Amino acid sequence: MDCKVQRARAAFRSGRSRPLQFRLQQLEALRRMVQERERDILEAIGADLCKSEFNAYGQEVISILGEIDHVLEKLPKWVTPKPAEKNLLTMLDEAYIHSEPLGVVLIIGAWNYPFVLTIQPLIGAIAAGNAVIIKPSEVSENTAKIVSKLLPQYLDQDLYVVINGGVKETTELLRQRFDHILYTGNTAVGKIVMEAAAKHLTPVTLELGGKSPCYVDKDCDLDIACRRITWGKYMNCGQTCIAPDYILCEPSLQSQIVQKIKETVKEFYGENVKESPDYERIINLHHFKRIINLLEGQKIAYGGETDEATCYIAPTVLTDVDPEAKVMQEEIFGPILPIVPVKNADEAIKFINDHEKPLAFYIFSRNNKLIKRMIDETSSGGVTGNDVIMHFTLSSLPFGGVGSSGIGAYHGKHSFDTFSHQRSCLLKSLKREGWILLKNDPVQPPTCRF
Ligand SMILES: NC(=O)C1=CN([C@@H]2O[C@H](COP(=O)(O)OP(=O)(O)OC[C@H]3O[C@@H](n4cnc5c(N)ncnc54)[C@H](O)[C@@H]3O)[C@@H](O)[C@H]2O)C=CC1
Ligand SMILES: CCCCCC(=O)O
Repeated sequence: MDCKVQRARAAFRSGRSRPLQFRLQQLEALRRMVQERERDILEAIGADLCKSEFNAYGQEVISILGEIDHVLEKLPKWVTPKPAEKNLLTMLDEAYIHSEPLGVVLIIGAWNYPFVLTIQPLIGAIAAGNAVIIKPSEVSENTAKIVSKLLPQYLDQDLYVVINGGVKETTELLRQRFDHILYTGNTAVGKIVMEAAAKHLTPVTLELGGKSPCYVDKDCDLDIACRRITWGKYMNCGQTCIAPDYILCEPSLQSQIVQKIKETVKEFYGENVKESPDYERIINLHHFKRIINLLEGQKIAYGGETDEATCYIAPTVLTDVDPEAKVMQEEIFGPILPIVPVKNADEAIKFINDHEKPLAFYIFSRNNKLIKRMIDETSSGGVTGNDVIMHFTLSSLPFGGVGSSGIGAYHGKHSFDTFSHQRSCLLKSLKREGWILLKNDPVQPPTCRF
């Protein structure tokens, strides 16, 4: 492991990852890999998450191709030094900000969207001119294997290195010195990563989790709200870090929400959800048991069917959930949707602010002023109004958490900035030296040069 990291560092020191043309060529090679080996990639994702090729393509591959195209188009502009504003003393000088690569960066991926959560950070790290060590999640073992097999066939083998392994290998890897670490996973491990990084003063981007609230206002289009909530909640069997974790709404709305979600589930997945090729499964028995344990003592208004043999949990809605219930104490990361009744938006705001800052926050309302007020009076990594998840898809929006849901952000130019050092450069003119000397006349006390 150590030699792989050292080899990447030597390759970085050679300087070959820095030229713009090299970065573009590597990104084009990555695009070619995704296109030429699409079937292998879709099969691997499908095997890990019982996911149809259609869903694997729509949820992961298309994001990667879009991100690569965006970066290929914008990178020449991003790498161009940015002239900086000057003052009287530097009017004759050249002042600019130069985005330079950090060095050798580490990307640790998660299992729920195993391809996009590993490759999207890699795109940014390559674009910024770094060498990259990639550590996919061992939980999504098929995707880890295919990434490990394909990357060296298309990309520079010394600069971009896949190291597979679980907790032991990742712990060993974290003893190495990196110039930046981007970790995607749970908050508890995020703290482990940050502690290890601190030993080398390595900056981190932590893409963590949390309980993302979804406020459904009494003045909203309830059909649209329930349709979109159903899509975002039960996609990937609820294993989405920015899925709406729970609903806050007035008590009188609960039964309508349950009914409309029930109807939408049937529309999306058919009468027998378990037979639907579009409905995934829980990643493994550990998470399956963890999630069904959250059902204990709950009022199941819809769903609740499970099958341990296939790690199947039906789309489920709970009503009149007590904020102190177990299901409200941890990120669900599964297809269970608790509804916690609140009197109004103010009580919802208080509830949200009494808890850890979430990764995402959703508000459904026809009243845009209310939406903006709820945004102003709360905090979260990101927000989508009158939909869920969609802020993830816009490269111009930095994607990340705040507080216990994460540190830093990436996507698009935000990835390039995350993996770059913004270097201040001032090139002094050799003209008008006399004037400067006058400024430093020994008779006169030196004046401040700022
Ligand atoms: N903010 C974001 O973009 C995303 C956040 N997540 C969050 O990730 C969580 C689910 O992922 P996990 O189950 O954590 O994924 P996981 O179990 O795959 O762990 C993530 C990575 O951390 C490594 N790891 C696990 N335990 C470790 C330890 N003790 N020491 C060092 N490395 C360790 C694993 O090898 C893996 O590469 C949820 O909380 C979810 O919200 C998931 C996807 C995206
Ligand atoms: C739709 C793709 C979302 C990926 C990040 C997450 O797990 O929320």
